[in-house]
Amino acid sequence: MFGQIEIRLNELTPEQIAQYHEQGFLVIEGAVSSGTCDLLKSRINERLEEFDPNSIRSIFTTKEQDRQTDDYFLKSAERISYFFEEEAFDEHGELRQDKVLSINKIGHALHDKDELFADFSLSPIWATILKQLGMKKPLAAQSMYIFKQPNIGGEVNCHQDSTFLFTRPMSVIGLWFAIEDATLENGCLWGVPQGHKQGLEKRFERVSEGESAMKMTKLSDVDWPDEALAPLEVPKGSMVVLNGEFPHLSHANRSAQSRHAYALHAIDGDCEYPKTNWLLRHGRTFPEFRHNN
Ligand SMILES: O=C(O)CCC(=O)C(=O)O
Ligand SMILES: [Fe+2]
Repeated sequence: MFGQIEIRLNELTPEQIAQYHEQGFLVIEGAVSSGTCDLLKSRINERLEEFDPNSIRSIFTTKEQDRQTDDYFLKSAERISYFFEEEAFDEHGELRQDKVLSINKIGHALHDKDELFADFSLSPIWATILKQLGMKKPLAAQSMYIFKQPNIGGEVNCHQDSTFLFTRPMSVIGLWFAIEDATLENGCLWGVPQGHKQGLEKRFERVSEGESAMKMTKLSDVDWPDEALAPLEVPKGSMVVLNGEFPHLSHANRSAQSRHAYALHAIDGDCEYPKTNWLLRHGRTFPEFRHNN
Protein backbone atom coordinates (compact mmCIF):
# COMPACT_ATOMS: atom_id res chain seq x y z
CA MET A 1 0.00 0.00 0.00
CA PHE A 2 1.27 3.46 -0.83
CA GLY A 3 0.12 6.89 0.22
CA GLN A 4 -1.93 8.01 3.16
CA ILE A 5 -5.42 9.22 3.85
CA GLU A 6 -5.33 12.97 4.19
CA ILE A 7 -8.46 14.88 5.17
CA ARG A 8 -7.99 18.61 4.97
CA LEU A 9 -10.63 20.03 7.26
CA ASN A 10 -11.33 19.85 10.95
CA GLU A 11 -14.74 21.41 11.33
CA LEU A 12 -17.27 23.61 9.59
CA THR A 13 -17.40 27.38 9.96
CA PRO A 14 -20.62 29.05 11.19
CA GLU A 15 -21.14 30.32 7.62
CA GLN A 16 -20.92 26.80 6.22
CA ILE A 17 -23.40 25.50 8.80
CA ALA A 18 -25.80 28.33 7.97
CA GLN A 19 -25.43 27.71 4.22
CA TYR A 20 -26.23 23.99 4.69
CA HIS A 21 -29.41 24.73 6.62
CA GLU A 22 -30.49 27.48 4.22
CA GLN A 23 -29.68 25.78 0.90
CA GLY A 24 -29.83 22.09 1.80
CA PHE A 25 -26.30 21.45 0.57
CA LEU A 26 -22.74 22.57 1.03
CA VAL A 27 -19.69 22.35 -1.25
CA ILE A 28 -16.21 22.18 0.27
CA GLU A 29 -13.42 22.12 -2.27
CA GLY A 30 -10.13 20.51 -1.27
CA ALA A 31 -11.73 18.56 1.59
CA VAL A 32 -9.51 15.58 0.86
CA SER A 33 -6.15 15.46 -0.85
CA SER A 34 -5.72 14.39 -4.44
CA GLY A 35 -3.54 11.53 -3.18
CA THR A 36 -6.41 10.30 -1.00
CA CYS A 37 -8.69 10.18 -4.04
CA ASP A 38 -6.03 8.19 -5.92
CA LEU A 39 -5.63 5.83 -2.99
CA LEU A 40 -9.36 5.08 -2.79
CA LYS A 41 -9.49 4.64 -6.56
CA SER A 42 -6.57 2.22 -6.58
CA ARG A 43 -8.25 0.15 -3.84
CA ILE A 44 -11.34 -0.03 -6.01
CA ASN A 45 -9.23 -1.08 -8.99
CA GLU A 46 -7.76 -3.92 -6.92
CA ARG A 47 -11.27 -5.04 -6.01
CA LEU A 48 -12.36 -4.87 -9.65
CA GLU A 49 -9.40 -7.00 -10.70
CA GLU A 50 -10.50 -9.71 -8.26
CA PHE A 51 -14.12 -9.44 -9.32
CA ASP A 52 -15.46 -12.10 -11.69
CA PRO A 53 -18.33 -10.55 -13.68
CA ASN A 54 -19.68 -14.01 -14.51
CA SER A 55 -20.29 -14.61 -10.83
CA ILE A 56 -23.20 -12.22 -10.86
CA ARG A 57 -24.05 -11.72 -14.50
CA SER A 58 -26.61 -14.52 -14.33
CA ILE A 59 -28.37 -12.64 -11.56
CA PHE A 60 -29.02 -9.80 -13.92
CA THR A 61 -29.95 -11.85 -16.98
CA THR A 62 -32.09 -14.80 -15.87
CA LYS A 63 -35.86 -15.06 -16.14
CA GLU A 64 -36.11 -14.92 -12.40
CA GLN A 65 -34.43 -11.56 -12.67
CA ASP A 66 -36.68 -9.61 -10.36
CA ARG A 67 -36.49 -11.94 -7.41
CA GLN A 68 -32.77 -12.55 -7.79
CA THR A 69 -31.82 -8.94 -8.34
CA ASP A 70 -33.94 -7.92 -5.34
CA ASP A 71 -32.17 -10.52 -3.22
CA TYR A 72 -28.71 -9.42 -4.42
CA PHE A 73 -29.65 -5.80 -3.77
CA LEU A 74 -31.03 -6.41 -0.26
CA LYS A 75 -27.99 -8.46 0.74
CA SER A 76 -25.72 -5.63 -0.42
CA ALA A 77 -26.74 -3.79 2.79
CA GLU A 78 -23.86 -5.54 4.54
CA ARG A 79 -21.65 -6.60 1.65
CA ILE A 80 -19.41 -5.28 -1.08
CA SER A 81 -21.66 -5.84 -4.10
CA TYR A 82 -21.30 -4.89 -7.74
CA PHE A 83 -24.00 -3.34 -9.90
CA PHE A 84 -23.68 -3.05 -13.67
CA GLU A 85 -24.46 -0.03 -15.82
CA GLU A 86 -27.78 -0.57 -17.61
CA GLU A 87 -26.07 -0.17 -20.98
CA ALA A 88 -23.20 -2.53 -20.10
CA PHE A 89 -24.61 -5.55 -21.98
CA ASP A 90 -25.25 -6.07 -25.67
CA GLU A 91 -28.35 -7.84 -27.05
CA HIS A 92 -26.71 -11.24 -26.45
CA GLY A 93 -26.13 -10.48 -22.79
CA GLU A 94 -22.37 -10.04 -23.29
CA LEU A 95 -20.45 -7.16 -21.79
CA ARG A 96 -19.81 -4.50 -24.44
CA GLN A 97 -16.57 -3.43 -22.82
CA ASP A 98 -14.15 -4.51 -20.14
CA LYS A 99 -15.69 -5.26 -16.71
CA VAL A 100 -13.72 -2.33 -15.29
CA LEU A 101 -15.71 -0.02 -17.59
CA SER A 102 -19.05 -1.75 -17.03
CA ILE A 103 -19.77 -1.33 -13.33
CA ASN A 104 -22.15 1.42 -12.30
CA LYS A 105 -21.47 1.24 -8.59
CA ILE A 106 -20.17 -0.83 -5.71
CA GLY A 107 -22.29 -0.82 -2.54
CA HIS A 108 -23.40 -0.65 0.16
CA ALA A 109 -20.96 -1.59 2.93
CA LEU A 110 -17.53 -0.62 1.66
CA HIS A 111 -17.22 1.63 4.72
CA ASP A 112 -17.55 -1.44 6.90
CA LYS A 113 -16.03 -4.31 4.94
CA ASP A 114 -13.00 -2.73 3.27
CA GLU A 115 -10.22 -1.66 5.61
CA LEU A 116 -9.08 1.38 3.64
CA PHE A 117 -12.62 2.61 3.03
CA ALA A 118 -13.39 2.08 6.73
CA ASP A 119 -10.33 4.15 7.69
CA PHE A 120 -11.50 6.95 5.43
CA SER A 121 -15.24 6.72 6.07
CA LEU A 122 -15.21 6.33 9.84
CA SER A 123 -12.83 9.22 10.45
CA PRO A 124 -13.79 11.24 13.57
CA ILE A 125 -13.76 14.33 11.36
CA TRP A 126 -17.01 13.31 9.69
CA ALA A 127 -18.67 12.74 13.08
CA THR A 128 -17.61 16.24 14.16
CA ILE A 129 -19.16 17.73 11.04
CA LEU A 130 -22.34 15.67 11.28
CA LYS A 131 -22.78 16.75 14.90
CA GLN A 132 -22.23 20.38 13.90
CA LEU A 133 -25.10 19.88 11.44
CA GLY A 134 -27.39 18.62 14.20
CA MET A 135 -26.87 14.87 14.60
CA LYS A 136 -26.70 13.46 18.12
CA LYS A 137 -25.29 10.02 17.37
CA PRO A 138 -23.97 9.79 13.80
CA LEU A 139 -23.88 6.30 12.30
CA ALA A 140 -22.33 5.34 8.96
CA ALA A 141 -25.30 3.59 7.36
CA GLN A 142 -24.33 3.02 3.74
CA SER A 143 -21.67 3.71 1.16
CA MET A 144 -21.40 3.65 -2.60
CA TYR A 145 -18.50 3.98 -4.98
CA ILE A 146 -20.09 5.42 -8.13
CA PHE A 147 -18.22 5.17 -11.45
CA LYS A 148 -20.36 7.13 -13.91
CA GLN A 149 -18.48 5.32 -16.66
CA PRO A 150 -17.38 7.02 -19.90
CA ASN A 151 -20.09 6.94 -22.61
CA ILE A 152 -22.50 4.61 -20.76
CA GLY A 153 -22.63 6.13 -17.25
CA GLY A 154 -26.34 5.99 -16.37
CA GLU A 155 -28.42 8.90 -15.14
CA VAL A 156 -29.63 9.13 -11.55
CA ASN A 157 -33.16 10.53 -11.39
CA CYS A 158 -34.08 13.42 -9.16
CA HIS A 159 -34.55 12.04 -5.65
CA GLN A 160 -34.14 12.73 -1.95
CA ASP A 161 -31.95 10.35 0.05
CA SER A 162 -34.51 10.20 2.90
CA THR A 163 -36.79 8.39 0.44
CA PHE A 164 -34.44 5.39 0.62
CA LEU A 165 -33.17 5.78 4.17
CA PHE A 166 -35.98 6.92 6.41
CA THR A 167 -35.77 7.75 10.11
CA ARG A 168 -38.19 9.45 12.53
CA PRO A 169 -37.50 12.33 12.61
CA MET A 170 -35.64 12.41 9.28
CA SER A 171 -31.90 12.59 9.75
CA VAL A 172 -29.97 11.45 6.66
CA ILE A 173 -26.93 13.46 5.64
CA GLY A 174 -24.94 12.47 2.57
CA LEU A 175 -21.21 13.08 2.29
CA TRP A 176 -20.35 12.90 -1.41
CA PHE A 177 -16.70 12.99 -2.44
CA ALA A 178 -15.45 13.78 -5.93
CA ILE A 179 -12.78 11.15 -6.60
CA GLU A 180 -12.40 12.75 -10.05
CA ASP A 181 -13.42 16.18 -11.38
CA ALA A 182 -17.22 16.30 -11.76
CA THR A 183 -18.20 18.48 -14.72
CA LEU A 184 -21.27 19.25 -16.83
CA GLU A 185 -19.84 16.91 -19.48
CA ASN A 186 -19.24 13.84 -17.34
CA GLY A 187 -22.42 14.03 -15.27
CA CYS A 188 -21.88 16.18 -12.18
CA LEU A 189 -24.51 16.41 -9.46
CA TRP A 190 -27.38 18.87 -9.82
CA GLY A 191 -29.69 19.96 -7.02
CA VAL A 192 -32.61 22.19 -6.14
CA PRO A 193 -31.32 24.87 -3.74
CA GLN A 194 -33.69 25.13 -0.75
CA GLY A 195 -35.67 22.18 -2.11
CA HIS A 196 -35.18 20.41 1.22
CA LYS A 197 -37.70 22.84 2.72
CA GLN A 198 -40.54 21.36 0.66
CA GLY A 199 -40.54 18.09 2.60
CA LEU A 200 -40.26 14.47 1.51
CA GLU A 201 -41.94 13.42 -1.72
CA LYS A 202 -42.01 9.64 -1.31
CA ARG A 203 -40.76 6.63 0.61
CA PHE A 204 -39.25 3.42 -0.71
CA GLU A 205 -40.01 0.71 1.82
CA ARG A 206 -40.74 -2.94 2.39
CA VAL A 207 -44.37 -3.85 2.02
CA SER A 208 -44.20 -4.90 5.66
CA GLU A 209 -41.51 -5.84 8.19
CA GLY A 210 -39.61 -8.95 7.16
CA GLU A 211 -40.92 -8.76 3.56
CA SER A 212 -38.47 -8.53 0.70
CA ALA A 213 -41.02 -6.95 -1.64
CA MET A 214 -40.68 -3.20 -1.89
CA LYS A 215 -43.11 -0.41 -2.67
CA MET A 216 -42.87 3.31 -3.31
CA THR A 217 -45.37 5.41 -1.34
CA LYS A 218 -46.13 8.98 -2.36
CA LEU A 219 -46.22 11.35 0.61
CA SER A 220 -46.70 14.78 -0.89
CA ASP A 221 -46.84 16.76 -4.11
CA VAL A 222 -43.62 18.62 -4.47
CA ASP A 223 -42.39 20.48 -7.49
CA TRP A 224 -38.83 20.35 -8.75
CA PRO A 225 -38.95 22.18 -12.08
CA ASP A 226 -35.89 21.89 -14.33
CA GLU A 227 -35.33 25.65 -14.01
CA ALA A 228 -34.82 25.24 -10.26
CA LEU A 229 -31.89 22.84 -10.71
CA ALA A 230 -28.37 24.15 -10.18
CA PRO A 231 -25.25 22.26 -11.34
CA LEU A 232 -22.70 21.30 -8.69
CA GLU A 233 -19.54 21.12 -10.77
CA VAL A 234 -16.67 20.38 -8.42
CA PRO A 235 -12.99 19.48 -8.74
CA LYS A 236 -11.46 16.23 -7.52
CA GLY A 237 -11.08 16.22 -3.72
CA SER A 238 -14.27 18.20 -3.07
CA MET A 239 -16.92 17.14 -0.60
CA VAL A 240 -20.59 17.90 -1.19
CA VAL A 241 -22.77 17.63 1.91
CA LEU A 242 -26.40 16.81 1.10
CA ASN A 243 -29.39 17.15 3.40
CA GLY A 244 -31.55 13.99 3.20
CA GLU A 245 -34.43 16.02 1.80
CA PHE A 246 -32.31 17.91 -0.74
CA PRO A 247 -33.53 16.93 -4.24
CA HIS A 248 -30.60 15.96 -6.47
CA LEU A 249 -29.77 14.09 -9.67
CA SER A 250 -27.02 13.44 -12.16
CA HIS A 251 -27.37 13.14 -15.92
CA ALA A 252 -26.01 10.32 -18.07
CA ASN A 253 -22.34 10.55 -18.96
CA ARG A 254 -21.86 10.64 -22.73
CA SER A 255 -18.32 12.00 -22.50
CA ALA A 256 -15.06 10.06 -22.71
CA GLN A 257 -14.20 10.90 -19.08
CA SER A 258 -15.41 8.86 -16.14
CA ARG A 259 -16.74 10.66 -13.05
CA HIS A 260 -15.85 8.60 -10.00
CA ALA A 261 -17.41 9.58 -6.67
CA TYR A 262 -17.71 8.06 -3.23
CA ALA A 263 -20.89 8.66 -1.26
CA LEU A 264 -21.35 7.94 2.43
CA HIS A 265 -24.81 8.27 3.96
CA ALA A 266 -25.08 8.85 7.68
CA ILE A 267 -28.12 8.67 9.93
CA ASP A 268 -28.71 9.71 13.52
CA GLY A 269 -28.75 6.69 15.84
CA ASP A 270 -30.93 8.72 18.19
CA CYS A 271 -33.80 8.56 15.72
CA GLU A 272 -36.20 5.67 15.17
CA TYR A 273 -35.12 3.42 12.28
CA PRO A 274 -38.18 1.60 10.84
CA LYS A 275 -37.60 -2.05 9.93
CA THR A 276 -39.38 -1.37 6.66
CA ASN A 277 -36.25 0.40 5.35
CA TRP A 278 -34.63 -1.63 2.56
CA LEU A 279 -31.24 -1.26 4.28
CA LEU A 280 -31.37 -3.80 7.08
CA ARG A 281 -28.47 -5.60 8.69
CA HIS A 282 -28.60 -9.06 10.14
CA GLY A 283 -25.00 -9.03 11.32
CA ARG A 284 -23.29 -6.07 12.95
CA THR A 285 -25.36 -2.88 13.20
CA PHE A 286 -24.36 0.35 11.46
CA PRO A 287 -20.84 1.41 12.46
CA GLU A 288 -20.22 4.44 14.63
CA PHE A 289 -17.50 6.86 13.65
CA ARG A 290 -14.17 6.51 15.39
CA HIS A 291 -13.09 8.70 18.27
CA ASN A 292 -10.17 11.10 18.41
CA ASN A 293 -7.50 9.93 20.80
O1 LIG B 1 -23.26 10.50 -7.77
C1 LIG B 1 -24.40 10.47 -8.26
O2 LIG B 1 -24.59 10.53 -9.45
C2 LIG B 1 -25.60 10.37 -7.35
C3 LIG B 1 -25.20 10.29 -5.93
C4 LIG B 1 -26.34 10.34 -4.98
O3 LIG B 1 -27.49 10.34 -5.31
C5 LIG B 1 -26.00 10.40 -3.54
O4 LIG B 1 -24.82 10.39 -3.19
O5 LIG B 1 -26.93 10.47 -2.73
FE1 LIG C 1 -28.75 10.52 -3.58
